[in-house]
Amino acid sequence: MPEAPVLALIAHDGKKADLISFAHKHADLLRQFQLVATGTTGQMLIDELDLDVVRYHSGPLGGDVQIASRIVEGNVYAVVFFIDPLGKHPHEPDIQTLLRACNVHNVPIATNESTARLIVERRAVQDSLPNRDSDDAS
Ligand SMILES: O=C(CO)COP(=O)(O)O
Repeated sequence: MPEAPVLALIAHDGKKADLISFAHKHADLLRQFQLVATGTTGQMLIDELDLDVVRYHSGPLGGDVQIASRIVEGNVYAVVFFIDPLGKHPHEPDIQTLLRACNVHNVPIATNESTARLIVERRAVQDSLPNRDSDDAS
């Protein structure tokens, strides 16, 4: 069986409640991914939803850069990053690094709930489609 795709989940403090609410709504879909997250976000997803999450450092301590590095390595399916547009962030350069890594490597990044929903639902649709390889072989 192929490995589940990697989905990164990140939220600033002012948006964590929104991310947890999103995760509650789509928990079954999220369980179909290998989830990675920045430290505090990941801990909340574990505590509140019992999701299996690989946690990196907290954002201000380099977690965004660690996830950017995974993107550069080429094994991230998509990123859900609920950015707080009203907050000031001491690690703004790290945030820009993560956004830039997604844009350089053409990795989907959702910064709001509507787009995040499209990303996780698209994966479910893909999974329900017939396998094209096996069609070709018949
Ligand atoms: O700061 C963040 C993203 O820039 C998120 O980090 P935490 O999940 O550790 O709060």
